[in-house]
Amino acid sequence: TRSTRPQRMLKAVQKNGTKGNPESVISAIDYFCKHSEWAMNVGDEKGSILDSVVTEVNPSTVLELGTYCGYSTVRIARLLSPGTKLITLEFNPVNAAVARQIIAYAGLQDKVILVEGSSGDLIPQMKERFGIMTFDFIFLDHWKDRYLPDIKLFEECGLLRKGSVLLADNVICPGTPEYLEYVRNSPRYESKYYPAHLEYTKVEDGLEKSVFLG
Ligand SMILES: O=C(NCCCCCn1ccnc1)c1cc(-c2ccc(F)cc2)cc(O)c1O
Ligand SMILES: [Mg+2]
Repeated sequence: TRSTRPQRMLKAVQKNGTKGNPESVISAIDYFCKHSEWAMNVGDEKGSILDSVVTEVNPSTVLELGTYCGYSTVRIARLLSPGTKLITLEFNPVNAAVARQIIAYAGLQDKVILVEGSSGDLIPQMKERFGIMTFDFIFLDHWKDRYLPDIKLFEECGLLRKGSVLLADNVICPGTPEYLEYVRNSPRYESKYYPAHLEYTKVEDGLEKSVFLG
């Protein structure tokens, strides 16, 4: 059957990237998306904001919801302190297989635990399966209608501590109105909006950073 866009993206990374060089993998994906086929990676503009938040938080425990091709996984993992691993959840097995290869091509496979399944099922298993107490940093980039139920799940499962940082992609486009309303009006979060654009376009989008206050 015809290849998928993520599979064509992987080919572009293998052709234009340098094995073991995360920066070259990021550049190869951005080039592919700008000159060949648009794809829903967080992209370079929002990716730079992601980089600055990860660097500021310098997290020891990290969760990403929505691996897709592993672009933001590579962006985050390349900034983590030695010995720190990030857990990333992907629902689509075909995309997960591509992401594993892109993460490995970047040389970051030892810093990433990719788990296939739905966030609703996996979040309650975090403590028992991965020995997580709480997450320092969470990047939300999966189904937009799952952001709100999943943040409530984090609270219910005791996976947040005073100072935990949640960074959400696409809060304008495609949009996550119920999530935004929740984090901006809840006394338990301090929220801040980072304006940007939908990856590789001029369409308005942005990231919402929410700090759990305990
Ligand atoms: O839907 C998105 N992501 C979730 C993909 C499925 C996640 C599966 N999964 C993983 C774990 N649990 C569930 C998304 C969409 C767009 C977009 C914007 C404009 C447009 F015209 C078309 C698309 C831009 C993004 O930046 C996105 O992130
Ligand atoms: Mg996104």
